[in-house]
Amino acid sequence: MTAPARLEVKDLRKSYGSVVVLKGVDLAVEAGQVLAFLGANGAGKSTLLNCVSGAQDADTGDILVESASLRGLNPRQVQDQGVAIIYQHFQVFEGLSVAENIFLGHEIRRGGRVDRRAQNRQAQELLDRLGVEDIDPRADLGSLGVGERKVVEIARALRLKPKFLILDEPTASLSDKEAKALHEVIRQAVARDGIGVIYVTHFLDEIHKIADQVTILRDGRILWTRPVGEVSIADMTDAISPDALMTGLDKTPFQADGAEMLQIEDLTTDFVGPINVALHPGEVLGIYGLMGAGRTELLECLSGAAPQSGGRLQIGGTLRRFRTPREAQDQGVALVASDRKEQSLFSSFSAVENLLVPHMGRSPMPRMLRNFNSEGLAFERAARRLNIQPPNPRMQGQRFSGGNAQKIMVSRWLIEGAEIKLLLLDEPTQGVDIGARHELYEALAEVKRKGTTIIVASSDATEICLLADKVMVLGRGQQVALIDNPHDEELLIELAHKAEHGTQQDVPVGEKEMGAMQ
Ligand SMILES: Nc1ncnc2c1ncn2[C@@H]1O[C@H](COP(=O)(O)OP(=O)(O)OP(=O)(O)O)[C@@H](O)[C@H]1O
Repeated sequence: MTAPARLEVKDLRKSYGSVVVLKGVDLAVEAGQVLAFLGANGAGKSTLLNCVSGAQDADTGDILVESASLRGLNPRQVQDQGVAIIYQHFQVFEGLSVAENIFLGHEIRRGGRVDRRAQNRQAQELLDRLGVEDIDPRADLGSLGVGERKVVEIARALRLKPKFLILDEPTASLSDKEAKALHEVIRQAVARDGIGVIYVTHFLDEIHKIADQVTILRDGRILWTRPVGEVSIADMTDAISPDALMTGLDKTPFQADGAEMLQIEDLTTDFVGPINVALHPGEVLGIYGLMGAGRTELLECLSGAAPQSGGRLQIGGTLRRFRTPREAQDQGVALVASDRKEQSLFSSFSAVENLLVPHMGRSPMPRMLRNFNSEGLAFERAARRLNIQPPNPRMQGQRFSGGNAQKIMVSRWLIEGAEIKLLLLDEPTQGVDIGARHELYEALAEVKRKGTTIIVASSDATEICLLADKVMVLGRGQQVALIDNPHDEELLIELAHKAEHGTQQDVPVGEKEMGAMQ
């Protein structure tokens, strides 16, 4: 019997200038196996994946597929050697059909023209092979949910018959139900085609569902590799973030006190609404819905980044209609966008500039920031609070790992003197490691105690139930339900899926939701 194919990383080292990121990494995955590759933000996971995929070259060491070295190859050549990578950011396109996306760059041609029929047929075969029944190869990608889009990316990668597939946080913006379906697709690829998978995630509760082995990368070195059956979530948490204090959040039912801070009445944007909700100081509204349900557009509208087409928005009893984010900020409304590296991080600014930029040139500036010398102190506090790594105020924004960039973005509004009345957060823990996630929850609890109203949108129902005093479920831009003291994750998931895929009449509205519905 021949030994299964192996992808091996041997003593890999990589530095950026004087920053040593990979300090001699050894790793191996076999065909037919799923290896979960875990580590804190900044541990070096993306750097390692980039070296394997040919996006970057390591300094020393080797990467072998069945004894052939991948070092020095470009991404296309690495692909030709049987290694495919799927990044967290989607690389499929609306306006093209599913089949066109699958064959993008490798179109099937007949007589010089793209043979759409053949592409549709082969795309169908690929999807069938993955056990996917409800994606039509001819459908426009724009009509697909986010989980289905990931499946299309996987189908595209598998079309080239790779031996190994690397998945970087594939479930990051998926609901639990979509994640489950994606796991099934991955399992099919592993079982039927004997693919070996490296699976990067920050969601530890999916490890036991999908992986065979777990490897922990800590600070550029492999800490351990173990069979999944021999490790608990606590073992993994401890290995990833040994210093994190995982105390439970104190969640007492919210007691409204005094006047409402925020009143939204029949608010609409191009796609969303009408939205109706009122919130008190210190109250947290969770917005749950699938990607594309309108969560981001609603938050953008409230923060002045997207136009409001109708309805009323009152803050502190005063009617407002923001035309720019700056206008909203001047009234104490701030947004942490979901795609921070694209939308909010200034790549050439230093970390401290990125932290303080929204407060610069504002009048009045938060008191402690007027003194230039205290900038360093503000950064130091933020870095300590959310464990920003490296805690270097002068490092350029673009050099931070994804999770650490997110921590800087959130910290903008947590700094002393920021005086935010309404804090809007879109997927605040996406890409954030397990330790920092708890630190972030604690920081939000503190902001809440100080009386800031918070609206948090998330595709993680557990997170919503943990943080929110009230939850609004959105589907196709519509407010489907408003529920007080949410604790039933399954109900949220069910409501969101029904609203997105079924008809409005299908949405089950229990007594509780009915009472809360506006
Ligand atoms: N161009 C660069 N210059 C200097 N340092 C860099 C550069 N790119 C990455 N780094 C540093 O390398 C370290 C590892 O980053 P990497 O992105 O590999 O981490 P990661 O484990 O993928 O983190 P995350 O979970 O947050 O995505 C980080 O400390 C980061 O700041």
